[in-house]
Amino acid sequence: MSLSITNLSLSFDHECVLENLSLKIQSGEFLSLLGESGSGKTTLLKSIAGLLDFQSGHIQLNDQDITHWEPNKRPISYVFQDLRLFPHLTVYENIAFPLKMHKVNKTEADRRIFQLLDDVQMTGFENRHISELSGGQQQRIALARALAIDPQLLLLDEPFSGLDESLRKEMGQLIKKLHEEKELTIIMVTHDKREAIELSSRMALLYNNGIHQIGSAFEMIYQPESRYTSQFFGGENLISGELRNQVFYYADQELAIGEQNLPDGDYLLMVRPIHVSISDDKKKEEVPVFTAQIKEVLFKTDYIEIEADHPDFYEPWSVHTRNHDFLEKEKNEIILITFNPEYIWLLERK
Ligand SMILES: Nc1ncnc2c1ncn2[C@@H]1O[C@H](COP(=O)(O)OP(=O)(O)OP(=O)(O)O)[C@@H](O)[C@H]1O
Repeated sequence: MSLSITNLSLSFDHECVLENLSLKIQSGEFLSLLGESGSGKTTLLKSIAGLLDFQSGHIQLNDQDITHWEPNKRPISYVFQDLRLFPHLTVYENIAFPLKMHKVNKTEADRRIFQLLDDVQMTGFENRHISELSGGQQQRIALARALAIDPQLLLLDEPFSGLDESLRKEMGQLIKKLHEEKELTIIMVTHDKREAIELSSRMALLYNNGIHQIGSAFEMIYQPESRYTSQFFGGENLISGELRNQVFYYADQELAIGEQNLPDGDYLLMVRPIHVSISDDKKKEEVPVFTAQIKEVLFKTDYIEIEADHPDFYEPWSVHTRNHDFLEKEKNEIILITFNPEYIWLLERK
C-alpha cells in the first residue's frame, strides 16, 4: 500500500504546525519520522489516521482518496505512545476488540488472535489482565491489537518509549521481523536516531512546519542538505573555505571535490568524526593534516573523544580514538589530526 500526502496544512488555534507538507511512501516502506519536540510528528501521524481535522490537503492510499474517511474505515492501525489498552479486559479481549468492530466471526477471530500472540511471542498470556503485564509485554499486546485488522499501514508513535535499552532492542527486532514477514508499510515516530537508522528504510526530518529532508540513513548523515540536518544527526566537524572550479580552498590547503556539483562560493566542509583520526606524524600520504589544540578529553564507553580546535575550524572538532594513551593528554596540548578526503561533504555557509 502506497501513501501519498499532498499539501497538508494544519493549525491549532491559528498556530501553524504543518504547512503544505507533501510526502510519498511506497508499499512496504518503513519510514521514521524524526524532529525536535513540537515539530509536528504526532500531528502528522494523527492526520494520516484521520484523528485530526486539517485545513487543507489530501491523503491517498494507493490511488484512493481517504481524506474524508472516518478513522475506523481506514485500513490503518495506530499504536499510541501511551498504548491505550483496556486495563479491565484480558489480553484476548483487547486483541478481539478491533475484530469485533470489524465484525470478524469468532472462529476467524480466534485464529487471528492466537496467531498474533505467537507473532509477538506472547502465547499463553491470553487470559491475563493488562494490569498483570510488564511494560514490554503491554507493548507487545498493543502491537498485536494493532495488527489484528491486518492493516495496510501501521503508524507507531514512539512505540518503545519507557522501555529499558535491552527491551527497546528486542521490540525493535520484533517490529523489524513483522515488517519483513507481513510486508507492512510502517511510519514510526521516534526520538532515537539510532533506532531510526537501524530499523527504517528512510527517514524524514520535520522542521519549520514541514519535511526538511527525507532520505536514507546514509543520505541524512553523510549527505545532509543543510546545516540543520547535519547538526540534527550530530558529530559534524566543519571547516570554512571557498569552492572554485570544483576545488575547495581551506586553511592553507586545497582539495578536489568529486561527487558534489556545486556553484563556486563559500562553503563549509563537513567530515564525520569516524573519518577523522589522530596522526602520529605528518606522513606524506595524509594530505589534510592540522595542528590542533586539545580542548577536552572525554572517556566514552567504547572510545575516547577528543575535542580539538584550530583557528580555521568552525567549532572544535570531535576526534575519536581507541588509543587509551590519549586519556593522559592534557588540555591545550597539540595534536596532529587528519581526515579521509573521500568522505567529505560541502554545506552552504549561511
Ligand atoms: N490538540 C492540540 N491543541 C493545540 N495545540 C496542539 C495540539 N496538539 C499538538 N499541539 C501543538 O502542535 C505542535 C506539534 O505537536 P506534536 O505533538 O505533533 O509534536 P511532536 O513533534 O510529536 O512532539 P514530541 O516529540 O514532543 O512528541 C506543538 O507545538 C503542540 O503544542
